[in-house]
Amino acid sequence: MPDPGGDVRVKICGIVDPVALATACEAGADWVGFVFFARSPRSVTAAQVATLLHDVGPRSPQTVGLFVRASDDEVARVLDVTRLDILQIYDTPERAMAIREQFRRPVWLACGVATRTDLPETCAVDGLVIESRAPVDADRPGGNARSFDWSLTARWPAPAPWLLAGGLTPENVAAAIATSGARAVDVSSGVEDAPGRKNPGRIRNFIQAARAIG
Ligand SMILES: O=C(O)c1ccccc1N[C@@H]1O[C@H](COP(=O)(O)O)[C@@H](O)[C@H]1O
Repeated sequence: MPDPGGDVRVKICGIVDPVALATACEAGADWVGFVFFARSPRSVTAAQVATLLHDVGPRSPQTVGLFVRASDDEVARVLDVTRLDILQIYDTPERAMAIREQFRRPVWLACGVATRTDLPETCAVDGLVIESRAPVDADRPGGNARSFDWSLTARWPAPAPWLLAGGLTPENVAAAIATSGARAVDVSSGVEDAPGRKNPGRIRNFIQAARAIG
């Protein structure tokens, strides 16, 4: 996933409209993410994503589907309708491994972090999304515009390629990369005007700021 010697890689997540998708593609995002979770303000259906991706060119970013405690049937229904390159899973490590086995796709496991002990020592899937742990009463386990102490990952011997997520913005992403040592970053709220409403200028600024640090 991340290229240790190359540019920082960027995922723009929670895409719901064609302008945001085109902007992310043109600005050089490495991944675009779609949220298949009804309680999210960025929730999309498989049919909507298929329509969005219809006109995207061959040099498009890889597509990531987010699933929260989803059954095999739910994942299968999405994959029947639309192309997804990677599955980002909010569930137990065992469930993430089972989904990887069942659907033969790369799987990233989302890990909510508040303290150093939350950082995983092992990983049996293809990547980790390291983000701030959501409050217990939150509607959703991610996409809450919350950051955590980025210095926690600085000396972490990561067991797999990983992305830094949670509360990143065009304004703080360079500091987040420098402090955390991340080589891949993931944003949703920080490039929006309101939950679910992406701002094309902020998408461009985020990608530029992440790449500027090199
Ligand atoms: O974006 C959502 O609504 C969402 C819902 C359920 C699980 C994850 C979700 N978002 C992901 O959370 C991280 C951090 O997002 P943010 O930048 O703090 O808004 C990222 O991977 C989002 O795609």
